Amino acid sequence: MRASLIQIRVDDAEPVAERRARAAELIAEERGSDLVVLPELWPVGAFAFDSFASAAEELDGPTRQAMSAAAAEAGVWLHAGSIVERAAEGLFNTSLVFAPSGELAAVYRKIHRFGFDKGEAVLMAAGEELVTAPVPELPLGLATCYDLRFPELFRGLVDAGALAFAIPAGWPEARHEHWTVLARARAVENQAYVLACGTAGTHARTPQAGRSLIVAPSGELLAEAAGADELVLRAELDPKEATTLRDRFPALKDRRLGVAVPEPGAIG
Ligand SMILES: O=C(O)CCC(=O)C(=O)O
Repeated sequence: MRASLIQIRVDDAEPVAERRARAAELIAEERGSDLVVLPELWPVGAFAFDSFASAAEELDGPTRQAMSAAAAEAGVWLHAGSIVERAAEGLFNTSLVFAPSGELAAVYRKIHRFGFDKGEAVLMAAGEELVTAPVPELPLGLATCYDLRFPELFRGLVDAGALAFAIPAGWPEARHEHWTVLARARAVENQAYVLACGTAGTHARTPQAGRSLIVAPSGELLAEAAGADELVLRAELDPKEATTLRDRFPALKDRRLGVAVPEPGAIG
């Protein structure tokens, strides 16, 4: 099974409609791949806070239409990264996954919003549900960028059956070492594939880390982008590898979920 991560360039000069058309062309070039992944908020840019409201789309908006058609034309499972979704409850950072028929197969609203008291954290509402996408033989757990810092989310996805995680991101260059270490840690501790797709270029004065990576359930780095240029990262995945490893080295079975947690201040 082949996976392709499209580390697309996002800059302030390119109109969204042109980037959407370019993304569709890049997806078409991945015909023959089984699973294609795009980064977080690539239509507008993950740090383009001033444009979130104007770029927001209904779930059924132009990005969904274009990505549904692109998935069907290329005949691939497509994790189309995320969009700024306009919903009745507010704006969400919403990921869309399409089946090779073009049908929308999963929708995930980012649970952990980044920015503390600024940016996404104040402009967007938080998702409340863990989501997996039914990629045949490789159930895909969904997480977005800052979610990577919250290992309990990934454990929840493992409990829901995930054998791989797709993590679209707009991770800044300033913290690229965290991105790489955390992505590999999520693979090792959960014995799952990690498909971590970063953004290329600079937008909203925020240089991006790029550095997309594909990690095997063992933690082995299968492919890694050297920097933040636009590129496509590809690797062959074996859908049985996660379950085989979990049988051979069953650390997940040694979880001790019932251990008592001391009251704050009880230690020391
Ligand atoms: O956690 C980080 O350092 C970056 C997260 C981020 O940029 C995001 O979630 O958009």
